[in-house]
Parts: sequence; structure tokens; C-alpha cells
Amino acid sequence: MLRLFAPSRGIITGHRVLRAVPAARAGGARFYSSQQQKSKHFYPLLLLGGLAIGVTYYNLNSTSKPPRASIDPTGPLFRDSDIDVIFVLGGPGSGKGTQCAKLVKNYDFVHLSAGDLLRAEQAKPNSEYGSLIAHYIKEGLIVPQEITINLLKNAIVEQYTKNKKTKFLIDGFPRKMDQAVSFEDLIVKSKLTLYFECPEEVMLHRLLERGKTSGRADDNLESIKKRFRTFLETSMPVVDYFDKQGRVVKVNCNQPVEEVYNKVVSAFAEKGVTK
Ligand SMILES: Nc1ncnc2c1ncn2[C@@H]1O[C@H](COP(=O)(O)OP(=O)(O)OP(=O)(O)O)[C@@H](O)[C@H]1O
Ligand SMILES: O=c1ccn([C@@H]2O[C@H](COP(=O)(O)O)[C@@H](O)[C@H]2O)c(=O)[nH]1
Repeated sequence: MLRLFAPSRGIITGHRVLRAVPAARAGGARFYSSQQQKSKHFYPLLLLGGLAIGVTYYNLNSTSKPPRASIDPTGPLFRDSDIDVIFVLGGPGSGKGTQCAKLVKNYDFVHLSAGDLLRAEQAKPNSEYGSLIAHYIKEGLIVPQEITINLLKNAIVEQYTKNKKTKFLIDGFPRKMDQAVSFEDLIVKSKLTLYFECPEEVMLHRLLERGKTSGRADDNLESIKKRFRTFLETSMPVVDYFDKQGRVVKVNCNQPVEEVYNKVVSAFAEKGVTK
């Protein structure tokens, strides 16, 4: 078992992955000069030392090495160099999911939609959070961060350990300042936020159209109005927070899907995000 997270930091988390192998210690062993006879422990210790160096070298170079938390339980789960996370934000119906689906085809990204993860959790027959999630989604409110961050963390760790994936598009997250701060504190610092700008009336039209077939409990006029309000009051401050740090690229999404996509590709290229 590896870590997870200190209860005092308010996050319930899952499993650990691997533990770093401590370097073998030669505690108490004596080493003699070449003139003196070698201790009977010399060769076994030499072997152990070589093994420790080999294991350390393997851990440093293997892509399946454990996340950072196995080594330093006080920092984020991953080092900045382990994985790349790009947040994808924008109002409800701005086209985040549509663009992520296109990006996944051309880049080596894993697409994780926070909304999809919450809906999947809600659909589990034995989920202790099912009815809570359903309520928050219908009301357009933000589900308590512990639940969402834990779902994201589990999905990232699974893709990283099982499939050796290191590039993640996290769609529709973080939607609230506490999530933004906790995620970067506990999981990894994000590389970039892709933000889709879109007039509200365009998003409303798209969502009402989608609602004819989506089956989503929140694609109705009453829920949509609540989602817009939450977006302006609670989620926009997150975009502003990253923007002040120069970590946001903004794309106008009130254009045909293909044109929006081309703009995303150009914006990514300018920021050094390549295929
Ligand atoms: N550029 C576009 N032009 C026209 N329609 C679009 C465009 N992008 C997406 N759509 C349509 O708008 C609807 C909403 O798109 P999408 O599901 O990608 O938005 P979203 O931002 O992920 O929404 P949500 O936050 O509610 O999950 C979909 O029916 C999609 O087909
Ligand atoms: O971080 C998040 C992301 C989403 N939610 C809730 O889910 C719905 C639907 O999200 P979509 O991205 O539109 O699929 C959203 O309105 C929130 O209620 C959340 O709580 N936290």
C-alpha cells in the first residue's frame, strides 16, 4: 500500500501504488584498506549496494515508477514531470466535451470529464454518494470537492499505472476555487487551462437541443439557469485565478466545431502542447 491522504487535509483517497525501495544500509560494517584482509561481509554488502543502485536507477527511469507520494508524502501525488494535466473550462454547453473528443483522436490525451465521473458514480447501485450527486447535479451546484477529486485521482492513477498514460484533459473541472487549490496541492500542478468563451444564449440553445436526446437530468430550462448562475458566480473566479498566473488560453467557441478545434490546436502549439 502506498499513501493516501492525511485526514487533516480533508481528502479521503484510495490506494497507493508502489513504495520506493530504501537504499541498503551498511550499518556497522567495517571496510579495510587494500593492505588489510577484507571482512567476510564485504562481498555480500557490495552485492547489496549494487542491487540498491540498480533498483534506484530503474525507478528513476521507468515510466511505471510510483507517483511522488510514495517517496514524499507531504507533496502532491505526482511530480510536475510525471504527468501533464490540462484543465478544460467553459460555460455549460460551450463545447468542452465536443472539443475534448476531437483532441483525444489527434493527441495522446486521456479525456476525463468530471461530470461523467460523477454521473457514473451516481449510477452505481451501492454508491453512498448517489443521491447526493443527483441532487447537486439537478440543482446545478458543485458537488463537495472530496468526492470529485477522489474520482479524478483514482482515474488518473489507474491510467498512469495500468496504461502508462501521462497526458490528461480534465474537462469541467475545477469548477470552484477550493477544488483548484486542493487538486494542485494534492495531485499535481496543472500545465494549462483551456477556456471556451461563449455567449449565454448560444449555450442555452445548444443545451436545449442536446436535452431533446441526452437524457441528462440537468438539460432542462430550470436546471440550465441554475448552472449558468453557478458558472458565473463560482467557476469564473477559477478561470480568473489561473489567468492572473498566465496559465489560461482562451478560445471563442461560437463558431463551427472544426473552426473551434483549429483554434485550439494553434493555441496549444503556441503554448508548446504538441501532438
Ligand atoms: N461549435 C459548436 N457549434 C455548434 N454546436 C456545438 C458546438 N460545439 C458543441 N456543440 C453542441 O452543443 C452541445 C453541447 O456541447 P458539449 O456537450 O460538447 O458541451 P459541454 O461544454 O461539454 O457541456 P456540459 O458542460 O453541459 O457538459 C452538444 O449537443 C454539441 O453537439
Ligand atoms: O467538478 C465538478 C464537475 C461537475 N459537477 C457537477 O456535474 C454537473 C454536470 O457537469 P458537466 O461538466 O456539465 O457534465 C455540474 O453542473 C455540477 O453539478 C460538479 O459538481 N463538480
